[in-house]
Amino acid sequence: MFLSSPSPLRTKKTQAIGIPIIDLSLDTATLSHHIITACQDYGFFKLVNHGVPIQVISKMEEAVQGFFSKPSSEKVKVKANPPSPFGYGCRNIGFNGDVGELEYILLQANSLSTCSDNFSVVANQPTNFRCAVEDYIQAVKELTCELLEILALGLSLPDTNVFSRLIQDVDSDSCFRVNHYPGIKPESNQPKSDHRIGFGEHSDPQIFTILRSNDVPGLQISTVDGLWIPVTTEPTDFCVFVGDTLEVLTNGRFKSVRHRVMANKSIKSRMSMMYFAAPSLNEWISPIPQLIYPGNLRLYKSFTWNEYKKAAYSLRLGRIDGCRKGEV
Ligand SMILES: C=C1C[C@]23C[C@@]1(O)CC[C@H]2[C@@]12CC[C@H](O)[C@@](C)(C(=O)O1)[C@H]2[C@@H]3C(=O)O
Ligand SMILES: O=C(O)CCC(=O)C(=O)O
Ligand SMILES: [Fe+2]
Repeated sequence: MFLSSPSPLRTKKTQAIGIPIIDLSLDTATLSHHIITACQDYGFFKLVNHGVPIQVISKMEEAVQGFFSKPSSEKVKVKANPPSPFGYGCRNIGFNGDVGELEYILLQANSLSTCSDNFSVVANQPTNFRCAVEDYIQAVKELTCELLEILALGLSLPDTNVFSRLIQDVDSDSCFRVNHYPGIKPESNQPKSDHRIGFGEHSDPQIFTILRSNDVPGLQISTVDGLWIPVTTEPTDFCVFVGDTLEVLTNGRFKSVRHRVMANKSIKSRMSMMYFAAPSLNEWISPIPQLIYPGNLRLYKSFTWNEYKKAAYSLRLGRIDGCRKGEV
C-alpha cells in the first residue's frame, strides 16, 4: 500500500466474532448501513438473496469442472505464457513463484472472447464454456456495480457512480479466476500437516472481490485484531472482499481484508471462483475528496492502478507455515 504517512493503526477493539451476512433484498437504507458497517469492521461480508440466477452459477461450475477434470497434458496447452499472467497455472500462485496446492485459470474479465490474453484458453474450450463464463462475469459485474452504488449512496457521496464507473470503463482491468484445490487421495500417504499452503495470506489489490465456492472449506479471513476466522460458505451465496484500492478510495474508512486458504483436508476438491473488480490500468487512484476533512486527514498518495498492481505483484504471499513475509 502506498501510504503518505505510516500505516493507520487498526483499532484494537474487541468484536463479537460473527461474520456479517447481508441480505440484498432489504431496503436500500438498511442495506447501505449494513454494508458500510461490514466494510469498516471486517472488510468482508457474505451476501445472500443476491439475485444472480442459480442456473448461471451452476453452468459456470459445470464448465470449469469439465476443464479441471481434463488430463494435465490438455490443461498445460493453455498454460499462462509469462509475462502474461492469463491462462492455466499450476502450483504457482504469483509471478514470483509462490507455491500453493492448487491449480487455476486466470482470465481478463473485460471483453472475454475478444481479449488476446484469453484467446488460447477460450478458443480451446467448447462453446458452452465461453457462454457460461461470459454470463457469469456479466451477472457478477452487475452485482458489483449495484453494491458499489449502494455504498456511495450510504457514504452520502454526490456521485453515486464514483466507484462503479471505474469497473464499467471499457478498459477496466478486472479479472476472473477459478481456483481448484485438489482433494486428498484416500489411498495417498500425503502428510496431514495442518499448515500446508492453499493460498497464502494476502489482501486483494483491486476494488472489490466477489467469491463463490463449493461447500469444501478452507477460506479464512483475518479480523482487525489479527485473529484468523474460518469462513463457511453455501454454494449459492457470495463472499465480498474489500480490496486495497477501495481502502485508498475511502481514505482508510474501509479496510482491505487479509485472507488465506488452508490446504484442502477433504477428499472432495475445493473450487472457488472470483471476480476481481478493477479500474483501467491508467486510472489515477486517490482518496475521494469528500472523505478527507479536518479530523480525517488524507492517508494515501495518488497512484495509477498500473503502478499499484506492479508493486502488489512484486510481493510474496504471506506463508502459513510460520515463515515471515519476504522469506522463501
Ligand atoms: C503473490 C501474489 C499473487 C497475486 C499477486 C501477489 O503479489 C499478491 C496478490 C495476489 C493476487 C490476489 C488476487 C488475484 O488472485 C491476483 C490475480 C491478483 O491480482 O492479486 C493474485 C496475484 C496472482 O496470483 O498473481
Ligand atoms: O480460493 C479461494 O477461496 C480464495 C483465493 C484468493 O484469495 C484469491 O485468488 O485471491
Ligand atoms: Fe484473494
